Amino acid sequence: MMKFKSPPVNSLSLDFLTEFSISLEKLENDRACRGVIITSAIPKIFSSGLDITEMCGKSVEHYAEFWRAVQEMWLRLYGSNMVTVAAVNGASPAGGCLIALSCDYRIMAENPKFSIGLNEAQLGIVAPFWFKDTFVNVVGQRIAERALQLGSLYPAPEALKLGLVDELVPEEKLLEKASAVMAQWLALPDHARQITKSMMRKAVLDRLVAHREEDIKYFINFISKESIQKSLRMYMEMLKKKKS
Ligand SMILES: CC/C=C\C/C=C\C/C=C\C/C=C/C(=O)SCCNC(=O)CCNC(=O)[C@H](O)C(C)(C)COP(=O)(O)OP(=O)(O)OC[C@H]1O[C@@H](n2cnc3c(N)ncnc32)[C@H](O)[C@@H]1OP(=O)(O)O
Repeated sequence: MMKFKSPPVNSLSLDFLTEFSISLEKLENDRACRGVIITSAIPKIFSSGLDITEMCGKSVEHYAEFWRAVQEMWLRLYGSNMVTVAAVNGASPAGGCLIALSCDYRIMAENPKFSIGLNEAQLGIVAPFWFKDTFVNVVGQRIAERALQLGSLYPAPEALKLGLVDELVPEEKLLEKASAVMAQWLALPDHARQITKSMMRKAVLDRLVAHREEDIKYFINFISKESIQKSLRMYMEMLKKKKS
């Protein structure tokens, strides 16, 4: 089991992403480890998504390093040979949602206050093509078109209806259920499941691998625009104001 613990809200900073990727690599190379449950140690928060401060007012070199780390995390998780189960025990916007979507199975706590989705459009930014591809592979084109254009965050019951998560359980039963699902998936021979998983995900993974440097350049160009920087600053201010 991997438990995110980066207070206050498990934002995906460069350090967090690097550590996450290294942990995944270690587990992947450990023949005794066939599956991983991903959850959070922080109450009410699975992950608040990419750390916005990493995308504000930084150098081009920093943006490149950060984006490479985001790509690396996704390539490792979405391309993992292990069984991956997300036990979503709190809010899961944007990059947090991407992590859940990249797993093989998503179980969410049945709390309508917890929401999940790719809300990038609400921040004035655009979900990259591989976030979009991952989303489409889970919910289909029509739901993804609407959800991404509106930047919708769905409360747990709605997320279940759309197929964004596979099931809801009472929060106290989340890990028990995730373990049961893991046991069910691990009961199959690894090679058949792994080859099938790879077949289903290969095209989407290959697309980023083939365009990785281009994607970094695109990100830098996009995020460096003054209009985008302004949107992100305003969003951060809004988050801070919400408190007072
Ligand atoms: C064509 C396209 C080409 C290229 C692509 C280009 C661009 C696309 C790039 C990136 C895609 C982006 C992906 C993302 O993941 S962006 C992040 C989106 N995340 C959010 O919108 C979530 C924001 N946060 C919240 O809604 C709430 O914080 C949350 C519900 C998670 C928790 O609420 P709670 O009330 O418990 O805590 P808060 O008081 O709101 O937050 C505490 C503290 O943490 C700070 N915070 C929150 N989220 C973030 C974050 N994502 N990054 C950095 N910091 C964050 C918040 O400001 C508070 O700080 P402080 O006031 O200092 O205590």
